[in-house]
Amino acid sequence: MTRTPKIIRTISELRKEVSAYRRTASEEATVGFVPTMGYLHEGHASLLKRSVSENGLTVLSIFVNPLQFGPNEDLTRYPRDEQRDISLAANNGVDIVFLPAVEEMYPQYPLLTNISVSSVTDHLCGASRPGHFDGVAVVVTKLFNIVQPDRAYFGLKDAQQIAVITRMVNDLSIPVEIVPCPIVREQDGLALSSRNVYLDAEERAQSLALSRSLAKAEAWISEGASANELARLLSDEIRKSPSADIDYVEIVSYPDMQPIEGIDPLRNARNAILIALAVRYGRTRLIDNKLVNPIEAGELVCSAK
Ligand SMILES: Nc1ncnc2c1ncn2[C@@H]1O[C@H](COP(=O)(O)OP(=O)(O)OP(=O)(O)O)[C@@H](O)[C@H]1O
Ligand SMILES: CC(C)(CO)[C@@H](O)C(=O)[O-]
Ligand code: BAL
Repeated sequence: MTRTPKIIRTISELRKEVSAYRRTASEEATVGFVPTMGYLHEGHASLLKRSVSENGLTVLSIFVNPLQFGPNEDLTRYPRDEQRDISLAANNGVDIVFLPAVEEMYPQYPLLTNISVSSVTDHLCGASRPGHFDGVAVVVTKLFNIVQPDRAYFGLKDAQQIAVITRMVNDLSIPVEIVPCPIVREQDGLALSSRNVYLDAEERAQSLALSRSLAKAEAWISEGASANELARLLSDEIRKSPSADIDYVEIVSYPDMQPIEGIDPLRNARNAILIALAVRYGRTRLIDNKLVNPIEAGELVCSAK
C-alpha cells in the first residue's frame, strides 16, 4: 500500500496530528508505532506492514538516539538516508514519519532523568554495552509519551530490548501493548541490520557463521547438550570464520534473561530459552539469536497493557 506520509519534525506538531486523528476516527481506531534509528530495511518494513494492518494510524519514528551509544561506539558514523527511508515508509503505507533532531528530543542535554531496568539487563548487551538499555528506556518512554500509541512493534532480533521494554511498560503501567515481531533474514540467513552496510565482502561472507551456528543449535539440544556445552559448540562453530571476534555467546531464560541453571540436558527445558550471540567482524558488531520453546515466549512477552 503506497501513501504519502506526513513528515513531522517537532513534538508539538506530532501531538497535534495524533490528537486530530483520535478526535475524528472511530472509537475503536488504534495508533500503531514503530520506533527505529533509520537506514530502513525489510526487517523494519515487516514491523511497518504489521502495524499498518492492525491499526488505523501508523507512526514511524527515525531517531539515532545518542543516549544509547557508548563513548567508543558508532554514533557518528551510524548510516543515515532520510530520502530512502521516507520512500520505504511511503511504500509500506505509513501515515506519519517523525524525524526529530537531537535538540528537539533533548533540549536540555545532558538529561537529569534516567530509567534503569535491572536484572534483565545483567547479561548479553546489557553487560557488553554499559548504559545502553538506560538510553533505550529513556528514549522509548519519551517517544511513547509523545506518540501515545496503542501498540508498539519491535523486532526479536533485539530480543533483550523487547524483554527490557516489556518489563518497563509493565512496571510503570505505560498504556501500550508491546508486539514482538519475527527476525527477517537475507536468503542466505544473515539477519537484516542497518549495520550490515559496514561489512566488506569478506566480512559479509564470514558473518554467516552467526545464523549457521544458530541453525545447528536445535540438533545439538536434541542430542543432549547442556547450556555450557551448547555455548561451547556455538563458539567453536563461529570461530570457524577466522575474523570472528566473539563478544558473547549466552544461553538465558526468556524473558527474564538469566543464565540457565539446573536444567541438564537443555532439551528438558519447558520454558522459553534464548540463545544469543554478539560477534565483531572488524569494526562491525553483529547480534543474532534464536528462541527455543517460542510459544511460551510469545505468551510471556505479549503481556503488556
Ligand atoms: N532483521 C530484523 N528483523 C525484524 N526486526 C528487525 C530486524 N532488524 C531490526 N529490527 C527491528 O527494527 C527496530 C529498529 O531497529 P534499528 O533501527 O536499530 O535497526 P537495526 O537494523 O537493528 O539496526 P542496527 O544495525 O543498529 O542494530 C527494532 O525493533 C529492531 O529489533
Ligand atoms: C528502539 C530504538 C529505536 C530506540 O532508540 C532502538 O533501540 C532500535 O532501533 O532498536
Ligand atoms: N537495534 C539496536 C539499536 C542499537 O544497537 O543501538
